[in-house]
Amino acid sequence: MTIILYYIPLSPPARAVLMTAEILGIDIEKREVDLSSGEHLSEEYRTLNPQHTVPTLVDGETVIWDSHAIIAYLVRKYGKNDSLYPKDYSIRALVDQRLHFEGSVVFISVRQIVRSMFFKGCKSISEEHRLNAYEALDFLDKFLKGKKFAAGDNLTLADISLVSSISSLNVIIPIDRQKFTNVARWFDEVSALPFYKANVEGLNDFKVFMTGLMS
Ligand SMILES: N[C@@H](CCC(=O)N[C@@H](CS)C(=O)NCC(=O)O)C(=O)O
Repeated sequence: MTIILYYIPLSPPARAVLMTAEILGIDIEKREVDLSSGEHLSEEYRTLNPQHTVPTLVDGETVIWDSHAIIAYLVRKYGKNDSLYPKDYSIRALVDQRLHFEGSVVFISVRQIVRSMFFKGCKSISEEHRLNAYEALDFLDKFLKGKKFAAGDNLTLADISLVSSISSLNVIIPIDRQKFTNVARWFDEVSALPFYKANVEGLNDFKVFMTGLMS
């Protein structure tokens, strides 16, 4: 059965799903949603996902949105083992914490900057938004202290989710490598892994998009 992903390449959460599919070796049919014309607000799309967000995954009768729910589902259903989302209660709790942190802190810090530029026409980052981004980076730097990856010694979904938004934030506010040494080391490590190639095309589109908004 074909797995369908409604997405846009620019979207960090959509790119987290593409990277997860890449690492799991799953074939996904990608269907781009035209947010600029409001396709995501159409009745058809809102019947699928009343929250009208991308990414949304359709796997037969199963319809899931929110990247964190999607990537956990993909590993549970299609992973050859549980390494990306370990069943061990304590490790999974840590992965879950990082996933919630990505969704509620890091991604939001990127989104508020993008929205201020796209909807309000701001050409620069407000002090408040800059401080929010720095706070997110500071938290992550502390989480990564003494750890190779976001939830320990092994790569998990936490890294895949976080690298989608951190790589995007890095486009807008380049990571201060002196200040956030753990984030810089982790970002170099994760972005050198083969699955990261699934992030690159959309990230390049995001760069072009942000350059247009900032100039
Ligand atoms: N927490 C959600 C965030 C999804 C989200 O906000 N996606 C944006 C694009 S990056 C979107 O669909 N915006 C259109 C809308 O909210 O109507 C996830 O991880 O999937």
